Amino acid sequence: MFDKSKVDYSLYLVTDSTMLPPGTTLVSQVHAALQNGVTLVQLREKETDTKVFVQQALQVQKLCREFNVPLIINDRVDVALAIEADGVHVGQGDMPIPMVRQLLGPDKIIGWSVGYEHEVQQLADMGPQAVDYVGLGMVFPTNTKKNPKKTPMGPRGVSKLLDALQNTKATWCRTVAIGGLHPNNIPRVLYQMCSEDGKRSVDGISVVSDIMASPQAGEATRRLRNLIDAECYSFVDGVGTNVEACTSTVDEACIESTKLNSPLIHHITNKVHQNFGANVALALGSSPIMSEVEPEFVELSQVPHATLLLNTGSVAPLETLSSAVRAYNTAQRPIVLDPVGFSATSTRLELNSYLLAQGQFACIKGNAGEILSLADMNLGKMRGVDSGDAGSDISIIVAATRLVAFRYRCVAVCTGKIDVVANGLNLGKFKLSNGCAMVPSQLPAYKVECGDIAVMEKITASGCSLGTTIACLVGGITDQQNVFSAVLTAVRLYKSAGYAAASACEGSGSFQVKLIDALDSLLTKNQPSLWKATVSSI
Ligand SMILES: Nc1ncnc2c1ncn2[C@@H]1O[C@H](COP(=O)(O)OP(=O)(O)OP(=O)(O)O)[C@@H](O)[C@H]1O
Ligand SMILES: Cc1ncsc1CCO
Ligand SMILES: [Mg+2]
Repeated sequence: MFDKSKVDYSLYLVTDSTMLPPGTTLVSQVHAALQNGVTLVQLREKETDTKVFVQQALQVQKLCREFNVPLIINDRVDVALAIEADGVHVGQGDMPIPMVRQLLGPDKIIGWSVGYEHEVQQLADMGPQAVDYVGLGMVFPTNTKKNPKKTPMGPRGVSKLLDALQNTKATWCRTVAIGGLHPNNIPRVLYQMCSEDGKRSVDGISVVSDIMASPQAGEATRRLRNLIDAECYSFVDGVGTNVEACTSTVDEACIESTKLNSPLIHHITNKVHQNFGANVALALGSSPIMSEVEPEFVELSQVPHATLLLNTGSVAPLETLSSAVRAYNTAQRPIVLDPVGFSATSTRLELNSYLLAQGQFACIKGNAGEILSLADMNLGKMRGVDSGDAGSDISIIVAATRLVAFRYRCVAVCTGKIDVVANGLNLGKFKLSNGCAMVPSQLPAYKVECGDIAVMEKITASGCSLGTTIACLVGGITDQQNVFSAVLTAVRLYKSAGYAAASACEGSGSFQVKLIDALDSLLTKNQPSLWKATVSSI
């Protein structure tokens, strides 16, 4: 009998015989998985007759015992009792938990599929004797469910359920994330999923097809095992553990790297911004390319120092945006996201939320309205793409920026008279179970300011071009430099250029021209110690 408090949930295999590749069997696949690091097995065979199911269960049980791995039976409490399995997993539509517990007794493992906060509340109300672990999902769409009743929740949805578990004090309950998890998204979701008090992350991940449908189930399992054990998602240069924390706010080295490496800045941006953004990139020694041509995204992302500026201002087709995100994440090149008018309309809210679930962004930049919306802190609805929140209290803005940095594990930038920059990257590190060793309110954050430059609000796409500027600096750095430092340098450079341009212009028309001149000249001279905008830690 297992001590169920010591079960390792880190890599949980759920079976499905309908997807076995030729030459393999249920038992051979489970065997390969056990040999290569699966820590828990669930027999889930929806199509199989009871007689065969029991036979299979006994065979799999024999194997699991050899490897000292618990066996969980899906749905069929009777089968679990008959073969003395280690536990049962039930869904919301299956037998009620109190009955399952009564039948199985106190020592067996009971798992429950949970997709909503009110289900977490029910779990908490039933107390520690009821459910031992929950499957949280589904995270992404999957073809292992015939009629999925739930819509994919993305990593953010899982984080909300982890919050609910913390808020209801269901500390005994272990968690695994499930649904559409594959090597191409597992490091990312493990990095992104955490409760907002910083104390709880998932105890493991659950996979079906990645092992069951693989002709090389052993290798597939080992790959998954290695990704989980790495405890790090180095998704772009300047994030991995060989990077030093940002200590200086005057970073000549970042500027030098941009000049030297001349990054390709792939813009997918709104029509208002295209020409302006291209000229800003050129002024900053970088090469702009405006492309919404999906077939070339992979090729572009593989150019050394390629960087994507994704600005959702003119709402390009969703498939175009997500294939760009996929390409740059796969190539481990940075993406700067500008979620223009994040929640101004339900269309924009849906599109931006969908994109946020699809990938990892190095930096998310928005005006106060956008950042407050992303943090679920905006009191009114956004009106259009303008901030609409200029009067907001700076302490609220700072809290919101930190929250966005934390939730999306990125550098978050909130623009306005004072710009706020917060660092949620944490060197790409993640850990199972005990959270992420940071809390939103303590993330490193800085204010960048240079007095009131009112004319900056009088040209369109000035925020969008800050996005370009950030992309140029983040794109220029090497894997020894720091993404946060690059973003902070970009924000300071842009604000300082704004100040210089405002002093030299005759109105908002010439301001735009002078702004490009100033960016060019500040970059060329590279003397950040003389820049007018100040940076102060918050
Ligand atoms: N009053 C101000 N004083 C100084 N700088 C400002 C002021 N208002 C805006 N800025 C600067 O102007 C740029 C754009 O900021 P804003 O918050 O207006 O972005 P935005 O609404 O996203 O812009 P857009 O959507 O037009 O591109 C930022 O670099 C910000 O620092
Ligand atoms: C005016 C406008 N409309 C959509 S995007 C954009 C540029 C400023 O964000
Ligand atoms: Mg904007």
